[in-house]
Amino acid sequence: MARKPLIAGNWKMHGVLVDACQLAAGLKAHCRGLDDRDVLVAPPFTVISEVSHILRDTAIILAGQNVCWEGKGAFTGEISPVMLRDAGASAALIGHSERRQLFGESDSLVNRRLKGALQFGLTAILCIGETLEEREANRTLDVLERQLRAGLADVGGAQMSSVVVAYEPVWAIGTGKTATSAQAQEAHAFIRHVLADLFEKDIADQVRIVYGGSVKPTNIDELMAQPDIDGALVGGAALDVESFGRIIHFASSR
Ligand SMILES: O=C(CO)COP(=O)(O)O
Repeated sequence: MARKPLIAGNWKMHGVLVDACQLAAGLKAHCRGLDDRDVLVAPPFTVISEVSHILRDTAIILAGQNVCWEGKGAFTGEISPVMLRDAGASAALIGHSERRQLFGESDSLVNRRLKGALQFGLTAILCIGETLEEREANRTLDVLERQLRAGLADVGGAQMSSVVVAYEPVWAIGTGKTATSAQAQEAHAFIRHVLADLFEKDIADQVRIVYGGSVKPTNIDELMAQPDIDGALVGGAALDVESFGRIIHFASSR
């Protein structure tokens, strides 16, 4: 079965209510009638509920930018999977490099969050990626394998239909430097190879692996033409409705 492309926008810490509503309304117009691909947005927690009202009659998927592993409790500053669902989200980003680098989130914390998300019925988008230093030291594949194995520890094959992997090389995030489509394809093929080792080949072949890091209207077509690139996780360009709209409408030659 062919994997359905997924174009996701991570709004990061951008947008108060009025901006978010404007962006969501604009997006709605761009997504009408698109059923051969999934579109997802991850707004800041504070606006998810309002955005979900605006998008209620669309197929656009809503995600949190992070999620706790418990349904409720004494976890000051965290948002639970139950709360995300209550606000209208059905997915969560987990292990984004900004969480790992700026907030010290470890592989084991990422794994805990991922298992919690799955347990409460969310789709988990597991983000992995190497730093520039790691790439220059030829450690890219080792880092990806470690992050994948640790992030997916104790996850069963049957749960993988609710997991998306996002490959985001840290050096390409917000820098304007995109990995070449060949570099991205190499990483994605390797990720699929590790998934086949962790689970079964059939399962690995079903998992969507999306690329993130300076995705723009000008490079989306080439990225999407690669056999193991199943979509994009877009930061900066997802904040502009025209550019995200053009990315969503990538011309698929796969
Ligand atoms: O981190 C990203 C998406 O999660 C990528 O961000 P940019 O598209 O701004 O490089």
